[in-house]
Amino acid sequence: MKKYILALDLGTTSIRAIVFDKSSNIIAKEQKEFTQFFPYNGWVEQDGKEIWQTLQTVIANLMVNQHIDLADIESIGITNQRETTLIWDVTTGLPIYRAIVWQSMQTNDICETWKKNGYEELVKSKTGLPINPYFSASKIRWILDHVKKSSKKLEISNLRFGTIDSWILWKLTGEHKTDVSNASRTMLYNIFDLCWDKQLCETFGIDMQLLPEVCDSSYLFAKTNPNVFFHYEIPICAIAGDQQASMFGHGCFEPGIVKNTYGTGCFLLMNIKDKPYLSQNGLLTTIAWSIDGVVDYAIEGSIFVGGSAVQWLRDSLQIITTSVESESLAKQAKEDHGVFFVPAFVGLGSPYWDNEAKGTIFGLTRGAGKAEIARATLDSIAYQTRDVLEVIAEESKQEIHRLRVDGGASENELLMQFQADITNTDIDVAHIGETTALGVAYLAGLATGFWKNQQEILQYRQVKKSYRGKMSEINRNQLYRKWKKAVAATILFK
Ligand SMILES: Nc1ncnc2c1ncn2[C@@H]1O[C@H](COP(=O)(O)OP(=O)(O)O)[C@@H](O)[C@H]1O
Ligand SMILES: O=P(O)(O)OC[C@H](O)CO
Repeated sequence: MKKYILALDLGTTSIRAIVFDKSSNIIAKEQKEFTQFFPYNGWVEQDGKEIWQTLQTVIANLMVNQHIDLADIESIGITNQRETTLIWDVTTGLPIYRAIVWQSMQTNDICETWKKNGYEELVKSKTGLPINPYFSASKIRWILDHVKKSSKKLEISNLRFGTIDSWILWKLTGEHKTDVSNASRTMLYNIFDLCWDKQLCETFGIDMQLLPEVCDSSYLFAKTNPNVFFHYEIPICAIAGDQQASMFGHGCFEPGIVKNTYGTGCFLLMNIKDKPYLSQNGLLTTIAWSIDGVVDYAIEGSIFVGGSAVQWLRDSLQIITTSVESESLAKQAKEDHGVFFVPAFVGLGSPYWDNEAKGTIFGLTRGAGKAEIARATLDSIAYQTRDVLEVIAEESKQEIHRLRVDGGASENELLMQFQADITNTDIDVAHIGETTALGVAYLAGLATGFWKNQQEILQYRQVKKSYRGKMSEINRNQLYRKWKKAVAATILFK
């Protein structure tokens, strides 16, 4: 048996290649950011070609800088930012438009029309999702309409739709496939019947020829083409959306376990095994993964702006030079600063689903400065998490005492302590911060017998640090009431 599994983590802001050994240690890691385009208010796009080139650079760096011999790689797992939509032409090998990113609101009008036409119940009953620009369906419609209008020739049989996993799989192997976890985020996949939904595709005018074949998450998708993968033919044995992969990496195998990933956005998922239900309070029903045809479902709260609010402090306000500095700056804020920031840069996701909301700051006094803004930004990540956690607890009728966490911003100790304080929940930060990559590595390794079963995987789980709430109940409730008022006012301000 070969020594390692390679995880390719195609995230929103960067591409990572991470090599794991059998004890789930990180042996090597390379990472590279790529360009985000913000052509108009609320639009977010990426260049599919650049994503492919960035991946190739990252793999080359893994070999050159980290001295990884690809001959030691047993199999590859691909995990990705979900929903982000690309359409390419197989005759040119090129995308016909930029990738429309999950955060982008440019398809809001299409979604409003679909809502006005009364499709909401239909969509939710089949996909577990509300109609929203977040998901892929309206992005596909937009690209097809837009490219047609700019009078380029569209030969539908030459076009392929994919989320970023499918695009990269196609570039690496020539196969057009995805997995169930990614398919479940398109708003076209029937999560109960486990197939592309003909009625929805017809309703939205999306030709089913465009869609990839949907497979188990842990499965031999194809082997890399040696001509494009540094002369190596390596099996790709897993694909999973990044949030579901992180859930797997945290070992959330039993019903009721909840994880939160603090990346660009924040995503809380709770395993609900084989009992999918439709949320009445703004959560999503989604597929966690499928292994040997057995599907685990999850209930999810998607927060659109998490760590990206910290990037805004860095790039737009320029009050910090690195995201890490947000912590030391926020520590300088007065304890009773009274500033609240609702970072609705691209509307609000769970549980509010308001696409028109805009970011708003409340409670400024002459004494408020950059430290208070930084503190309110970190606090907003924790408040949004509580919003979702409350709904998960209410709908699942169970108290949540513990949250498993990972992602860039989970390194921020001030934020993690405030998270524990404001939710009165224990916060366990994963020992392996790259939980998403680890999760898809596990899924790939399970397909080949590198790891025997989920039981074996659980023995590698370790917590790096735990935080316990210290805030008084009165204080906690007072702060949270103010946050709710701030959100209500943000929603009113249109
Ligand atoms: N110490 C920190 N404090 C607060 N935010 C942080 C910190 N480190 C990273 N971040 C934020 O976390 C995000 C990056 O996390 P990551 O898990 O790599 O995200 P993604 O997978 O979405 O690209 C960025 O938005 C960054 O601003
Ligand atoms: O790239 P991330 O980690 O911010 O994840 C993005 C999500 O998959 C969007 O649904």
